[in-house]
Amino acid sequence: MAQTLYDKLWNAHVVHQESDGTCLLYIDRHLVHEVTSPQAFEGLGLAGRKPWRISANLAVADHNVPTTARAEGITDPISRLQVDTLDQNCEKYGITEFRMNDTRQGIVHIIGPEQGATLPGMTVVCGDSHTSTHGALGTLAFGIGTSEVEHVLATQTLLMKKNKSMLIKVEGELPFGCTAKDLVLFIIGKIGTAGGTGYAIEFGGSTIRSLSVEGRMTVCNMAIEAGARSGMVAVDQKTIDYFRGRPYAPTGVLWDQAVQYWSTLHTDDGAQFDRVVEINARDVMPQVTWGTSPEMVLSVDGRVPDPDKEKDDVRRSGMERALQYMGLKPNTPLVDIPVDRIFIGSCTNARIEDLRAAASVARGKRVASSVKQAMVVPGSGLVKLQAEREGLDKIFLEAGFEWREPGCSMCLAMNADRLEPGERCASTSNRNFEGRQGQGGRTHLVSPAMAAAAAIAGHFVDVRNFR
Ligand SMILES: CC(C)[C@H](C(=O)O)[C@@H](O)C(=O)O
Ligand code: SF4
Repeated sequence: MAQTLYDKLWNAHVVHQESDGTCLLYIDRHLVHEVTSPQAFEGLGLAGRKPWRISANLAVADHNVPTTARAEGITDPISRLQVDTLDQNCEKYGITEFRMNDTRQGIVHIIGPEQGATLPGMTVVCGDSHTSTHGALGTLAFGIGTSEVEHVLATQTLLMKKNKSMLIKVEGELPFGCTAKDLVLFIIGKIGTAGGTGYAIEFGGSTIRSLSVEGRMTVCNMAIEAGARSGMVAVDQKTIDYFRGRPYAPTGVLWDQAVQYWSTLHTDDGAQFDRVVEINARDVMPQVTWGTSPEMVLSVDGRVPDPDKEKDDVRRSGMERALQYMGLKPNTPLVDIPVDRIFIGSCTNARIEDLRAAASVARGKRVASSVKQAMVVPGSGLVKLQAEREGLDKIFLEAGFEWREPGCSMCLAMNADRLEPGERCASTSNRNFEGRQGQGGRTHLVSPAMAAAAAIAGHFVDVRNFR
């Protein structure tokens, strides 16, 4: 029978199935960070257990690490305790960890693929909702909670029921100036943040195939913002080329065998999905969120919506609340909204091609004097090194951006990088909830090129006519 990619990945990992459909699923790769692992390790210790397969785990501290002055250590006591605890647990159990001052350190969802620790065909989990990112490489990847982290450590398996399947089929060429980020924001604007609830999403179609592997990661990263725990993309030659020579990737005969298997990781002709959504890439324009949910998004040429025009009571009050929090007036053109800070980073948009896109906009320009701070935070130490080899750091520094050490940084307020109440930020991250980047902070999600353009203009601007 014709199978979807999801069917193939799922079936290959079922250890046992109950009559009600509950499956025991084998987990190939467990990525670990400092926020969701301490209680799991503690539970493991209290039960007198050890990790079942130590080599399946790879750990890194990312949420709580400072992005400046690392030599001085971590000043904030809570952050320091989180990171120290991860270090101690990894040491205790012999789990490989890229520590804060290791060049391989970075955001967990950036370093997994970068190291080849995430490989096509794997089941990949992490106590982190953006684990969906790894699905871009032909894996079944999803975030888990702390008790599941403990379960995976102890047994290398999880109890799960299969989701329904959804195909988001994107056809056509993305218009000039539009990126994977604009595409995924556009998709979320269309299907809503609950559109994918209960589904595993496969992103397919010619547009997805034409994206780089990095772009596909940006799209799958935000599957969770569309309500789906996992997003995935079929393996193709780009995927295979991406992994050649990565530290954890197989070599020699094993590589050849792996490639043969990876080449089967796509949906068969005639396979059925529970739901299919079709998107025309030509409709996509550079996107800017205006509210406190990723689905509150518009094309940059739009205006802040007017709640008075909304007939649905629930939606209207949601809009009113969002506009109040965001400090925005209905009908304001998005391009008239000034920004205080710029954040280029996060597991959505801190890979090398994101930094290149931002640098190409910033080259030879200056950050507007009205902007308090514009920072670029590479997704990993290796992305940082690569960017420096290409001279991107100089472009940013000369333009007045800060060039930081890798980590989650201002994506969420768990470290020193955060917004002050009322500050407005153009951010390349994935969440714009109230308080996400700091209490009272106002987040507008955009692509890296759009963020760089906003930094220079001092307000949102259509990157397509930005010189
Ligand atoms: C801290 C962590 C559990 C959380 C997540 O699950 O995604 C964070 O990474 C986020 O982006 O909100
Ligand atoms: S960069 Fe942001 S979204 Fe990604 S793991 Fe860190 S906090 Fe979560």
